[in-house]
Amino acid sequence: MTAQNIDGKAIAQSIRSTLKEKVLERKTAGKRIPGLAVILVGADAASQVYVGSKRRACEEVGFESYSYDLETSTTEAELLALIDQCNEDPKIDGILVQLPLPAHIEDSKVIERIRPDKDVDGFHPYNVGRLAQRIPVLRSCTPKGIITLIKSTGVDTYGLDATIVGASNIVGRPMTLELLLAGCTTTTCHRFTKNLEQKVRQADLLVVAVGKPGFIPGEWIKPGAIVIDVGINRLEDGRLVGDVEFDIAAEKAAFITPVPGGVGPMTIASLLENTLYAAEQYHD
Ligand SMILES: Nc1nc(=O)c2c([nH]1)NC[C@@H]1CN(c3ccc(C(=O)N[C@@H](CCC(=O)O)C(=O)O)cc3)C=[N+]21
Repeated sequence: MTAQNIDGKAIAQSIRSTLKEKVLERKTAGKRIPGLAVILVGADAASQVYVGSKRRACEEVGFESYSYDLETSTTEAELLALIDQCNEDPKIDGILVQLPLPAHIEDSKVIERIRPDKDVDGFHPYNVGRLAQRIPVLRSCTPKGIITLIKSTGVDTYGLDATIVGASNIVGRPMTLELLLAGCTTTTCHRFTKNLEQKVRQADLLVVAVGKPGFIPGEWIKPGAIVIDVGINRLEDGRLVGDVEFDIAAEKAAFITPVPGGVGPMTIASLLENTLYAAEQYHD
């Protein structure tokens, strides 16, 4: 068996086209253009690249993007003051603070300062709590994008055994909540997990978000599984690879996401979807 690639790049592109039309419809109806504030603190090279992609995607669909580039030395109080300002600005529907933040700023303090109705990353405890209680509103972007990718395969998720490797606040945990909502029986693995191999081998649906190149041997993939690789690792030769040993995994799986061109572009597409959702549900 050889897996079908799940083309995140193409699916993300089609989401952006749909959003672009919706923005035009809003204009025709005399409605406001959705606005996204993108806040970057410091000069981390990878963050600058990601933030650049987000701002470009915003412009492509016709949203207004508001850029704030702050010095690494910005104090937590200054950042919180900017968030307060964005919270009150009626032109801004969504606020994204790029993570990771410099060490002297506490992530949770910043995330909790963003008004839940503008939390387009879906990281605020209110939004995570709503997802946990099966009444999701703004959903975390990467897990939301992954659900879109899984839906695109046409496979029914109800009753699948899903294994999630990685338990971070931004991917693994909300991914587990999304898959529970999608009717899967979920196993969430992390650094203290015993017998990871067995938990991966049993997975009809595997999501890996660890950040280590080739962390999951292809040999472990259950024949016919759906494999979602969230890892983006740059090797010394400049190549980008995921957390799953792709070539061997692709021989066993039914569906697999490539890196690049899989989950990454979907994260940005979901962010844009969330921004329109915030405008329509909360701010129109
Ligand atoms: N508040 C916040 N929200 C985020 O959503 C957030 C964040 N902070 N911090 C960093 C991570 C990372 N992230 C990615 C987005 C797009 C690609 C993406 O489009 N990747 C392409 C290209 C990869 C490349 O060339 O580097 C691909 O996988 O095909 C990857 C990673 C969003 N993040």
